[in-house]
Amino acid sequence: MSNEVEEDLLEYSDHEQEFQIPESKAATNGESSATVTNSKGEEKEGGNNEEGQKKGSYVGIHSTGFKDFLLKPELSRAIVDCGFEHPSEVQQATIPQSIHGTDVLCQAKSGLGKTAVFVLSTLQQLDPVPGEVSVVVICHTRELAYQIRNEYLRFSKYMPDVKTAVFFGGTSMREDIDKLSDKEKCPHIVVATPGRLKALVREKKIDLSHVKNFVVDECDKVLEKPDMRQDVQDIFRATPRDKQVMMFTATLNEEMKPVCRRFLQNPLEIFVDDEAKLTLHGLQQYYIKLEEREKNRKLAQLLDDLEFNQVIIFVKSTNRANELTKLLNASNFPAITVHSNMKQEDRILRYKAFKEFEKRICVSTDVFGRGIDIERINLAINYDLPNEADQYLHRVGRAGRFGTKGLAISFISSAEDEEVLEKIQSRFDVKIAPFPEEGVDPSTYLNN
Ligand SMILES: Nc1ncnc2c1ncn2[C@@H]1O[C@H](COP(=O)(O)OP(=O)(O)OP(=O)(O)O)[C@@H](O)[C@H]1O
Repeated sequence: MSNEVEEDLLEYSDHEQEFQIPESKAATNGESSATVTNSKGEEKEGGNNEEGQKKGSYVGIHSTGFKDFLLKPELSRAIVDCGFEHPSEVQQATIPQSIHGTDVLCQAKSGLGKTAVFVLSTLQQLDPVPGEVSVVVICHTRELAYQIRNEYLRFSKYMPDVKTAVFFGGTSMREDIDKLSDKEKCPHIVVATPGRLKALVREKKIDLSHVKNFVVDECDKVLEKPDMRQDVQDIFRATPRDKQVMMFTATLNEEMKPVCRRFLQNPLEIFVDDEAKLTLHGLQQYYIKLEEREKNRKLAQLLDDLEFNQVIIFVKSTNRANELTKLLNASNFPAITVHSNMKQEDRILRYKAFKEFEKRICVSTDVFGRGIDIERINLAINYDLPNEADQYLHRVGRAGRFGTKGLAISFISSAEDEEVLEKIQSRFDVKIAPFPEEGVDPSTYLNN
């Protein structure tokens, strides 16, 4: 794990029968074939749909539609407004059971709509009672919490009685407490990072005794480190025994599965049965071998040559993020940076500025390495390669969301980088080729 992630985590103090979604069907939409099990051992219809080139253009002859989920009319209207036409495979495989309160442990590859699974499922089940928190969603970074809360706002737009709130460190706890103690303002849905929520529980400022749904997004990351896991356990203990628990991630190794299962009862489990299938097929991946001192010049050249909508450039420390951003701005590449070593208001403002396309270049640490969904990013550059293969997968998954095309380029400048590159290629069965001297045809990585 990089120092940067470490830093962000510290900020929080700072049975089943299996069946395969048929390969032939899964392969047509660029999604992975997944193993789906449920507690009753029932076979489920896997669902299939075909991927078009554009986001939201899932169409399949036999595909399930959102209408088949029989959602509340106000939710169905919001889905149409969001431009969702067809549920992705993970949504088809999960929503029919998750809306009925089944526990879920779900691994599915990046950018294919895991968020909507729990947002829709919890909103479908929600019967808002004034002054009662009903849904708790936990994730590992503040920007992701903010983003998830916005997804709740989008999907609850025709549910005027539903109140949502986001709580995370670096902001005034007083404001959170005021909100929670006022029956008129008290949220039914709370999205939070573990440190702040744990503090609110410890101080008895939040009553979680009415919680009916408990969600952990990026569950492997949230439960990986003992201190954050402890926070989650403490929060969990403040909720009733009888509730739905759902967990989501793109990467879930064998060690983390039992850790997650400790929170779950007879869950529907959806796993990508082979890590090779986590590869994003719309994403072209290359590496460039170079000396450390050559990175800036090469980066400038790429930014000049490539046609991108938005680019995210990953570095390994906050200092490097600041320095690189300064350098880019001085070289006429207007860029912003987001990392954990800045004021919280700035973090969210910059996240918003980038999301709203005010800037096209963002330099970040692993704070943006997971979960962050910015539609126009079609280029991800690892200026510094992460030191873990999983993290590579999450980072490059920021480009090529929901089956769109994208390009990922990684700088390799040390023997350690070469080892990580090797691991990524063998684990995820992806061929990362040397970046061609003649460059890459933009039509192969630009979406229409
Ligand atoms: N059925 C759908 N139709 C069209 N767009 C969708 C649909 N489902 C989700 N999306 C969009 O796809 C994008 C990616 O979704 P989301 O962020 O939930 O992915 P994810 O699986 O959580 O990815 P990650 O593992 O990287 O966090 C979002 O912009 C979301 O609005």
